[in-house]
Amino acid sequence: MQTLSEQIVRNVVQPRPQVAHKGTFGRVLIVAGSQSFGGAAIMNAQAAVYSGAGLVTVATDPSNKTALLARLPEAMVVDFNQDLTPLIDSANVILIGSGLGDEFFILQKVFSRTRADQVVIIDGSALTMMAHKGLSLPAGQVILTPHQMEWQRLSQVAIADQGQAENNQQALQKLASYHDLPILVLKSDRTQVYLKNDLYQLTVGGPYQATGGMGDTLAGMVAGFAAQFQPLDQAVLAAVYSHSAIAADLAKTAYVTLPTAIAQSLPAYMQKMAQAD
Ligand SMILES: NC(=O)C1=CN([C@@H]2O[C@H](COP(=O)(O)OP(=O)(O)OC[C@H]3O[C@@H](n4cnc5c(N)ncnc54)[C@H](O)[C@@H]3O)[C@@H](O)[C@H]2O)[C@@H](O)CC1
Ligand SMILES: Nc1ncnc2c1ncn2[C@@H]1O[C@H](COP(=O)(O)OP(=O)(O)O)[C@@H](O)[C@H]1O
Ligand SMILES: [Mg+2]
Repeated sequence: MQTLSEQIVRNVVQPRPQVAHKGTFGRVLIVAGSQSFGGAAIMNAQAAVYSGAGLVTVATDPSNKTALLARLPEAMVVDFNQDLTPLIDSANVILIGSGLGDEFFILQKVFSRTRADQVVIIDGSALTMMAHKGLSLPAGQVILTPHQMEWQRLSQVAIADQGQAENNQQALQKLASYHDLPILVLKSDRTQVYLKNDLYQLTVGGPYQATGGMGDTLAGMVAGFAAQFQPLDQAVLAAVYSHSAIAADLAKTAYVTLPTAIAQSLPAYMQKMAQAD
């Protein structure tokens, strides 16, 4: 097992090329936010936009539209009940599930349309619905971002047994069956990232992060990093490290680190990392 350090972010986040436009930095489609969980969609989208994704579209419950646009005019917003096919087809990265509640029909529709060349990040309610309904993984380069309870539901590895990496690796292989092995970001007070041949441990971060929306923000960051940086596994590691490193920095003067404050710190943090050797 390897420990994540700042070096991963310095390697991944580079100064932007002069010859670039918004299309250079990826199209992200976020499918999130039922009527009760509009904040999850907002936090996903803010983190994706503030980490530099070129174009971000949010498909959400229509009741969330005004709030989302008031907070984040950079994002485009559509009703998640409409036909999402054209948006799915043109996206490089699809993030689905944060605060999606029990919108199983929408989850199924999106899963049936994704392609092998797209990055598909699956978070929150999507993981819980997959577990409850026995829905298998979609096509794509899949990234799962469960917390321990979501992983227990999906993998049937009890939280008490998740400390043994082999248990999680075996469950991941079983889930993948005919698909490529997904990347697993198993979130806890000591988050681990499972890659095909490597296992990384996060040792920054702390209980100041234990607040609703913290994972929604991480999922948005993973989407933003995946849209811009390659290879994908390095981009995911850099997003996971940055999320908790920013929180640790804010926690020097804050008892609790708000997810939206982490997102707000992203542009300055990424600039610092891009300028570092
Ligand atoms: N403002 C919003 O709109 C928010 C929306 N949220 C969404 O609400 C949906 C439900 O998610 P929840 O995670 O709240 O509910 P879940 O029922 O999926 O999981 C929470 C339960 O898991 C337990 N648990 C055990 N180990 C844990 C760990 N390491 N980390 C977190 N929980 C652990 C908790 O104690 C709690 O009982 C998700 O789709 C999520 O994205 C949440 O992010 C909260 C904020
Ligand atoms: N005690 C802690 N120490 C370090 N990180 C924590 C701690 N508690 C929560 N976190 C981090 O906060 C995030 C919580 O994610 P999640 O439970 O999905 O939040 P939500 O769904 O409310 O947005 C994860 O990245 C997790 O690692
Ligand atoms: Mg969550």
